[in-house]
Amino acid sequence: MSGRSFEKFAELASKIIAVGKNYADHIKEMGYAATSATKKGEPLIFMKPTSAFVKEGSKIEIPPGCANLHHEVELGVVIGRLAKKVREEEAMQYVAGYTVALDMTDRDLQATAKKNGTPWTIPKGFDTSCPVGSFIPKKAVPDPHALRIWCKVNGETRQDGTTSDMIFSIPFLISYITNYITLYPGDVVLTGTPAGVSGVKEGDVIEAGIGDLSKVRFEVGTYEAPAQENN
Ligand SMILES: O=C([O-])CC(=O)C(=O)O
Ligand SMILES: [Mg+2]
Repeated sequence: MSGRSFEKFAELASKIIAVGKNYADHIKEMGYAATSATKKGEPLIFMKPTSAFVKEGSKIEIPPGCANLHHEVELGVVIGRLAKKVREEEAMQYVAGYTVALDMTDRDLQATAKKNGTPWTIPKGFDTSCPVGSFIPKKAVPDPHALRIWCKVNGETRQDGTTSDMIFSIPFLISYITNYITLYPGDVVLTGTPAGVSGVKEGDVIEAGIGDLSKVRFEVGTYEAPAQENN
């Protein structure tokens, strides 16, 4: 590894590659057809722009006109080395560490996009749609496929799953993605959400975590324009 500080991954020009439909219970709750995803076919991949990152201390903004903003807690994998056409057996060498992430989703806009066959760029990629926690070094996580992953809203548990339920493993996903898209140090791969996604509104507090390793807390709010400077 290059000695670069991955603590700052969310401030670098890091891209966010997200995996969808990676947990059977979430596939069921969404009423997704049992597609190839459940049969170990091709994973569903989409992207969020860098502007989606938001760190603790800032609010998750409800996107304009959104009446159905959902939380999806996910294990984020932080890439440590340039990764292009990586073999599954070697994929873990490209991982620097992990983070708790939320794949915030405008569920109504996403439903419209699904119906019309249009991309999920806005429903999944609006500003603050990717809240992240601090960087967890790889050595602190002996087995990333044996982590409890949970999310509470206003203290009430909504999601409580385990990364052992992922349909596609982290090495498979890194190999699959890098066959098409080169990953750079600081890029983050969101690995999909377990069941229990639900709506949040202004003033709600979302807490989420990975086992005992990391916990984040975000408040849901609306965009406040910065005070105008006098000229
Ligand atoms: O919006 C969805 O249901 C797809 C997705 O991101 C996930 O499964 O994590
Ligand atoms: Mg997701």
